[in-house]
Parts: sequence; structure tokens; C-alpha cells
Amino acid sequence: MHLHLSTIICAIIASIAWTIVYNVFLSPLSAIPGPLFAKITAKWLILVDLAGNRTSTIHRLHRTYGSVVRVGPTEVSFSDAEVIKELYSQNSAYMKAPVYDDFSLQPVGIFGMRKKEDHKQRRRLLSHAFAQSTLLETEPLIAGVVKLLLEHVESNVGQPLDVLALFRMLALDVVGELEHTRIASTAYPWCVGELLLGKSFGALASHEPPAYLEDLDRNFMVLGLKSSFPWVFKLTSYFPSKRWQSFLRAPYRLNDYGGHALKEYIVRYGRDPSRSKRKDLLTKMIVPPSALSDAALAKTPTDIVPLTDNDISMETANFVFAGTDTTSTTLTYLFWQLAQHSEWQDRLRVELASVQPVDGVAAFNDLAECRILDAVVSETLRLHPAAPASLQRETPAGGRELGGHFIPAGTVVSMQCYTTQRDPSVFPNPETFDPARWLGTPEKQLAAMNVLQMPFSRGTRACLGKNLALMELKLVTASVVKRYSVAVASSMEPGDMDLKDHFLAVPKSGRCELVFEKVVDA
Ligand code: HEM
Repeated sequence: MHLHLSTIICAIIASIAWTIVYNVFLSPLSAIPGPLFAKITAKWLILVDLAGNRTSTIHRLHRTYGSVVRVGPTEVSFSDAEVIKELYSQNSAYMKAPVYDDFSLQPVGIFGMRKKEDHKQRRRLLSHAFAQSTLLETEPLIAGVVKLLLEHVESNVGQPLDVLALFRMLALDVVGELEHTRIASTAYPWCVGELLLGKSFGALASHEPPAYLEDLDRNFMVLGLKSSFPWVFKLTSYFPSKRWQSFLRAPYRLNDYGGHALKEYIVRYGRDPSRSKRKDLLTKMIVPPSALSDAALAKTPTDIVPLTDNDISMETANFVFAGTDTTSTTLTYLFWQLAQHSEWQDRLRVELASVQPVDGVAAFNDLAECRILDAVVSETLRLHPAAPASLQRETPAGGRELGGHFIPAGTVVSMQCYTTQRDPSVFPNPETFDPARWLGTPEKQLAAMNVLQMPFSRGTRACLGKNLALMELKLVTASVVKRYSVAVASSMEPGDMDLKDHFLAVPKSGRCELVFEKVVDA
């Protein structure tokens, strides 16, 4: 027995030693620079990730080791422009990496689809719902929510207001509503944020963050645990603790919201947009492609299978999820920067002087020529991308030559826009908020900047909600800045707004307190 146990221990030690020797010296990736721990075990990066430091750590590694860094035994991070074209182009052969399977529940929605054909079909069916022309039809719904936001700012003038919490509620109200968190909105007849689910979440109207936002916070933690430590997930899923069980169910509840909302929507409005006269994104998904006259779908082959109700539920849940924290974090950092740069508030106000808002809310078409507004938004997306982390892809069969190294098939390769958008050779003083870098820039320089600027990713897997996000960002910024000046509240401490990320970014302190004052003659 004694001998048997020592043999087992020796075998384990030999196996660990062999793995280390192979990973560090013999692997086809061994010539790629990177920290020793990263070469030895994937668990090192997982722990960094769980602590919320993946993006900032990889950024530091690129500064130390250069544009190609080995961040795991079978994972490599890149940061130069040539590789962006290879990984994230329209014709890229690199599929999303297996980690996306861990982040998907059934039926898999567009975000988690890894097979090219499945994704292409789904994207065709959904993209018309996010076309600029569709979004312009929905503008009154968005404007209604922005108006509610302005009321919040108005009633808090002169005192610290946590804009992170406020913008989360705004973004959530824009994309949908939950039946069971809805607050009777008769007192707020203009609270009609119903782009995806047909009704507002009522978050701004209720002055309380709905339970949905708590589940949103838990979602990535649960999926991260499930993906990185499946045995811990499985083992603890038997814990007889109601609180723990409820925590683990968060991703499933997020999906259930989509299902409930769809059922209720169909009962209320039916499936025929010519009867309901609805102008929302859900209508575009419910109607079979054959009944739509959109130019995009006119080209759609007839063999494309329409979305089932289950698919629609999953996609609406995905959109609410994808469209909430991304937009609210961007708005938070945008106002945080404006609060520290009053000169950019003044320049915006001069530019917006001729814009005549209705009920305080600017019209999107009136903002089309506002170059300073564009520059402020672009600079925020550069310095504070809401999805700053590596977008992981899988090297296709046969392997590829990338960044001067041969990368074998199956290796996970990625780039993070947090790093590409801080390349000092293209963005001088990269840590400085300077919207001027986007104004009157020589064409060649602008082209170089636009290659590295990828907050919405690029190519076939680029963000589907980009137009909606930009519309929200511009409407809110223009409407608020025209009426209010903003400054940092004295309660904010250095480091409060430093980056923490679990795929999506969030300020380390979880709050951003600013003080708004009414602008004279607004
Ligand atoms: C400032 C706001 C936003 C930012 C910075 C952002 C960023 C991104 C990024 C970087 C990706 C690629 C993710 C990956 O490859 O893993 C992505 C994908 C996606 N985003 Fe957004 N997003 C924003 C807002 C929205 C909104 C408002 C919606 C919808 C309501 C949305 C829906 C999606 C969807 C469906 C995908 C997956 C697309 C596909 O795989 O074909 N996003 N987004």
C-alpha cells in the first residue's frame, strides 16, 4: 500500500514536471515571450481574470514584452494593426474560441454561435432590426427615456448623483422591461422604453434598480466559475443554501426574462405589425422574413429558417444583457471626463447652440453634423472601452503565421482594444483624454487611428447594437450638456474610477458621483 501511494505521488510529480518542461521549453509557442507562470498554467490568467484584472494585466505585459505575448500555455495575445485585419475581418477564418460555449445557455444566441454558417444565418435575420432606418423609427421611445433621465438630473441639481447607477437604469429602460419588476407607469406616461421587450423596465420611474441589474452583476461571476472551475460549480450546486442556489440561477433568470416578455408581448400586440403598428425591434424579429420588405431581407434566401419563439426569447435576453452595462459604462466615463474637462463642456455647448431640443431632448438628425460631439464620444470609446478585454478566437486547421510566429491550430489568439487604442505611436499621450485628436486630423493619421480603434470589434462578429449605442450616447450627452454643467463630487477618491473588468469594464469603486448645475440661459 505504502509503495503504491508513493508510486502514485511520483507519477503525479513526473506528470507535472513534464507538463512544465513541455509548456516552457518544447511547445511550438515556447519562443513567444511572456511571464513564466502564464507559460506553465492557464490557471494563472484565470485567477487574474477572477480578480477583475485581466485587461490591465495583459496591457502591462504588452508594454513589457512587445506586440506578441504568450498569456497562457495555449493562448497568445497580439496588439499590432496587421493582426487585427487577420483576426477580425469580414472573411476571417478564425472562429470564436471555445470559451464562448461556456458563456452560452441553450438555445445558443447570436453572441455565442461559433459556427460560421449558423452565425451568418442568424445575423441576417437580426441585423435589419438594428439598421439605422429602423432605429430612427424607434427614436421617440428612446427620447422618452432620456426625458425621464433629465428629470432625475433636475431633481438632484447641486448634490452628488451616482451617474453609474443612473445610466444603468437608463440603458436598461431603453432596451426593455420585466413584467415582475414593472412599476405602474401611469405617473410617468412618457416612460416608454420598449425597444426590445415591448415595455420599459420602469427602472428610472421607480427610482430603484430592478432585480434584473443584480442578476446582471452575478451573471459573469457564475459563468466564470462554471467555465474556469467546473468542479467547484458542480460540487457547490448541491449546497442546501437558498441564497447560493439563487446566485447560481442568475444566468437562467436573465434568459427567463426574455421568454416572459415575449409571451406577454404576443398576447398584447399579436404578431402582425400592420395591426399593432408597433415600431420596436421585437416586431422585426417576430415577423417571418418573407413578410418583411426590408432591403436587407429582400436578398435573404428563402431557405433561411425563421426564428422560433425560443430563439427570439434568447436573443432578446441577450440584447438586454449586451446593451445595458456597455452603454451605461461608456456614458459614465464620458461624463466623468467632461466633469474634469470643463473646456470640452463649453465647446460642446457652443456647438449645440443651434440644436432645439423638444421637451429637453435633442433630435438625433440634428446632431448629424456635430463634430465635437462625435470627437467626445470617440475619445471616450478609445480611452474607456466598455468591452476592453481580449476577444478570443481559435486558430484554424493547419495553423497560421501571425505576428512573425507560427501559431498551431487550436491555439487561442486574441487582441484587446484597451491596448490597441493606447498605442503611443498612433495615439500620442494615450492616457490623456483629448477629443482634439479626432478633429481636423490628417487623413493618413486618421486612417491609422481607425484601424486600432475597435471598441465595437470588427468584421462579421462586430457589435450588432453599435447604431443603437451611438444613438443613446449622443442623445444623452447632447441633451444633458445643453442644460447642465457637471463637476466631480468631493466624495470621489483617487482610484475610484480605475478599471476593473470581467469581460465588461466597470469602475473599481462601483460608483461615479458627479454634481450637475443648471446652465444659465439653457
Ligand atoms: C457602447 C456600447 C457597446 C459596446 C462598447 C459594445 C461592444 C461590443 C463588442 C466589443 C462586441 C464583440 C464581442 C465579442 O466578439 O465577443 C459586441 C458584440 C455584440 N453586441 Fe455590443 N456593444 C455595445 C452596445 C450594444 C447594444 C446596445 C446591443 C444591443 C441591444 C449590443 C449587442 C451586441 C450583440 C448582439 C453582439 C454579438 C454580435 C455577433 O456576434 O454577431 N451591443 N459588442
